[in-house]
Amino acid sequence: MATHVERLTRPAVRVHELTRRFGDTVVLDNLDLEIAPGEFVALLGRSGSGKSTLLRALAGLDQGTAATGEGTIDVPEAVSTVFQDSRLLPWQRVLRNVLLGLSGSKAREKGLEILAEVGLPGRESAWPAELSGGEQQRVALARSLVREPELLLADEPFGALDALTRIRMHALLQELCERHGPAVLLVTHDVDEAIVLADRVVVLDAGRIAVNQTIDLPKPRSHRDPRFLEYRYQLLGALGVKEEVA
Ligand SMILES: Nc1ncnc2c1ncn2[C@@H]1O[C@H](COP(=O)(O)OP(=O)(O)OP(=O)(O)O)[C@@H](O)[C@H]1O
Repeated sequence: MATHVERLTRPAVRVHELTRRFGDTVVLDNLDLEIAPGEFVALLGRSGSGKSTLLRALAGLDQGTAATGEGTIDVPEAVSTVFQDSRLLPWQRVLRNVLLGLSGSKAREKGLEILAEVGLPGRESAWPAELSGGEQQRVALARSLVREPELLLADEPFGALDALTRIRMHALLQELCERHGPAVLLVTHDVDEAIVLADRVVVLDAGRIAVNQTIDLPKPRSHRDPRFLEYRYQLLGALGVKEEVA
């Protein structure tokens, strides 16, 4: 049992020498990664670099898949996940989806509170099909946060949204994270999203950490800040897309 001081000072995530293979293909190669309590880390990498495999390993979702490997993973007990599709149950109303597995009047109160926080006050009785894609992702965020996670694992949660909705969701996620304080690991293909949101950006390349970059800019962040552009240039370069930043 961890003491109070240990809980305050130990990392929220500690991955040590993690290797994952699918057959002969090494997808995560002896990976070490720590995330501090409350820290927001964005995970970038080319397609197939192992981002989702890492996230699934942290979520404990790789048991029963074809993945094999070694290494240790320490994560808190309270872990929530958000994916690209909201994964709402279509036959349950919004509040039921948020509470999923929680019951009682306290939980209901908290669910309503979080729905208001994500910008959906009064929508608790709606069906998922009555909501837009962005609204469904707001419900998915509410469902994650109502459990007060110490770690939020997000796999391209805004990947299917239009550009404008995505920008609104960035502001919302930042606000929610500041209020609720979980450590976050966000898998994204969007370099700007990573720089807008993250305290630190990690770039995976062939299952190894190629870049581990603290983003030293005050929040909220402006795309027009010259230092924002420097980070973008550096990260796009690490992803092998230099021609796009001429
Ligand atoms: N269940 C599986 N069986 C076999 N190979 C797999 C499986 N899951 C992933 N892989 C392989 O592992 C590698 C890494 O996949 P992963 O999904 O982690 O990459 P990613 O960086 O998240 O990619 P993307 O950005 O395209 O989502 C890929 O080559 C993929 O084909």
